[in-house]
Amino acid sequence: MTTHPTTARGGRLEVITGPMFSGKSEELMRRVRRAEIAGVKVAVISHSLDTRAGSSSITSHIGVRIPAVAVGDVDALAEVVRRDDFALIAIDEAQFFGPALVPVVTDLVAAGATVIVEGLCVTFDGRPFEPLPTFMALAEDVLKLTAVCTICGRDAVFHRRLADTGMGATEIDPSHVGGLESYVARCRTHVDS
Ligand SMILES: Nc1ncnc2c1ncn2[C@@H]1O[C@H](COP(=O)(O)OP(=O)(O)O)[C@@H](O)[C@H]1O
Ligand SMILES: Cc1cn([C@H]2C[C@H](O)[C@@H](COP(=O)(O)O)O2)c(=O)[nH]c1=O
Ligand SMILES: [Zn+2]
Repeated sequence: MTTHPTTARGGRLEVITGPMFSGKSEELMRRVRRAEIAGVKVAVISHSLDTRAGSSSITSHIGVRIPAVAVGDVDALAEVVRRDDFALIAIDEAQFFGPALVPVVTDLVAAGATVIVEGLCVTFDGRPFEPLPTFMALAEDVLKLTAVCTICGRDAVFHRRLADTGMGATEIDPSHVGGLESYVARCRTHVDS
């Protein structure tokens, strides 16, 4: 029997995903805190495109924050995690790294690390947002969260951008970075409202 390379040495891939405001960052922070209490060596990585929290932390929409190392691309991410023997690598806003993040993460998992990938699985025009759908297929554990539709209160699996940036939703651009001032959570019925 052939052993698959990504599971051969006991690593683990966990995904936390959903739309904006669904509690992805809160859940990532909860898992990081628990690991740190357990004495696990943790690397928390954010993307430097998201400057909302400043460059050295990740922040939830209600302002809870934990320290993080901000990097601009997957090469810089790989460089940071090579610096030490991290048992847990937590990656915030994974959608900003694009599909190039997939081989980097699968290599880390193959080498024995637990990697938590947290990010959006859907764009503001309602399409799959890579690389999260790929990670969802490859993971040992997937937590798909929902937000609350601010029109009707039902589960929101989508979000709507309030102003048009003139760019496609899958484009990674600073003009798309934002929070409650730029996006609203929407259920299936109200996704266009
Ligand atoms: N429409 C909404 N639905 C759910 N939570 C919301 C909404 N708007 C604001 N929040 C707040 O956002 C918090 C989640 O923030 P956060 O973990 O940063 O979400 P995410 O990382 O998924 O965008 C919730 O606990 C809640 O206090
Ligand atoms: C829908 C959508 C969002 N973004 C940006 C907006 C925010 O800066 C982040 C998501 O942050 P959160 O912690 O998940 O709330 O991503 C984007 O670039 N493109 C989109 O389609
Ligand atoms: Zn609704």
